[in-house]
Amino acid sequence: QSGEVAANPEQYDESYLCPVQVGQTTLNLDFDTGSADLWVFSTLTPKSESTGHSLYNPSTGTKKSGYTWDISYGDGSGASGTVYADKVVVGGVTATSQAVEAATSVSSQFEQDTDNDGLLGLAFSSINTVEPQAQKTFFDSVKGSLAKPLFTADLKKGAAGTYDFGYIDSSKYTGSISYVNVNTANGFWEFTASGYAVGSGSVSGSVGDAIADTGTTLMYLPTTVVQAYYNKVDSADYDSNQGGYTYDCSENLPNFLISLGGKTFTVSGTDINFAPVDSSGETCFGGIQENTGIGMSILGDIFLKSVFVVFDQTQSTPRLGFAAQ
Ligand SMILES: O=C(Nc1ccc(Cl)cn1)C(=O)N1CCCC1
Repeated sequence: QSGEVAANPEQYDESYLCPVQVGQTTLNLDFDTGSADLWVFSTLTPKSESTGHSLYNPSTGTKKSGYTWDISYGDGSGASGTVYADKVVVGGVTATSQAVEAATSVSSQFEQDTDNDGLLGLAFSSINTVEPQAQKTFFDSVKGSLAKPLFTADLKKGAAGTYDFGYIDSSKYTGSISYVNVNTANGFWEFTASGYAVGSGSVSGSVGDAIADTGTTLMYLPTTVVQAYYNKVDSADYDSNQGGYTYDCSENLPNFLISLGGKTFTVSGTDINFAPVDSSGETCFGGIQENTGIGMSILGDIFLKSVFVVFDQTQSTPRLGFAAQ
């Protein structure tokens, strides 16, 4: 089988939500290549936390007795609950008995984002949080039945993009796809990014160890790289109150160039201009921030909306393919 599903942006492209049939209900889920749990708001979620969300009703599923899950994300958000087996359909691709993690508790960030009805993890199943036994991701559940064991992400700035499962649609990119091998030891789509440049010109230095993470909004890079970037933005400053680099919204940001698999990709300055820090619209928060304390760089949506990405398990070593959109 193969299929395509829309990835609809929230305000400021904070995250992208995709319609997924879970049991007999369609929910809008955040596809996250940085985690491996498929969890949903449910009729088991306290009403005080689930108002405004679409809810999965576990009555259509088979309860996995004694199984629980509990996940925390890099931004401090999280959720926990119990586990069911049920039908999940993404763009026509069907997992007949997918582990569906029903939330019995969610953090305030999820409670408040009423567009988001849960997450569909697309990292490696080794980091699934279900106890006493880790469960398969949706991709792992259907991988063997896909025309090709791969999926692609084509996210866009302020417009609906797509995730495709089982095939590469050559109309969605230009030029050739350049591939890098993935190290799955940490359960992420993790690879080594090469040189970079600010504005234009030839790349140099090394961004280093990085993950491709559709669930993270921004780009988190080494301090040296981030300082080199904002040195080119006159009004930029590290604002500890905001927790990152801010600048005058009126300023034009430079492009950021990064070399992956021998090919240089350009993230336009307009894409790096993330969002105003408040309603006055005077000061803006940058889409490139420091990876301090994370242990690796994260190429999140700010980067991913500039490229077409293949998450490829056609070979013994998984690989990532990047092409210009
Ligand atoms: O929080 C996340 N990533 C993240 C955020 C900040 C930093 Cl420093 C690092 N990573 C993330 O992947 N999600 C998924 C769903 C809600 C949030």
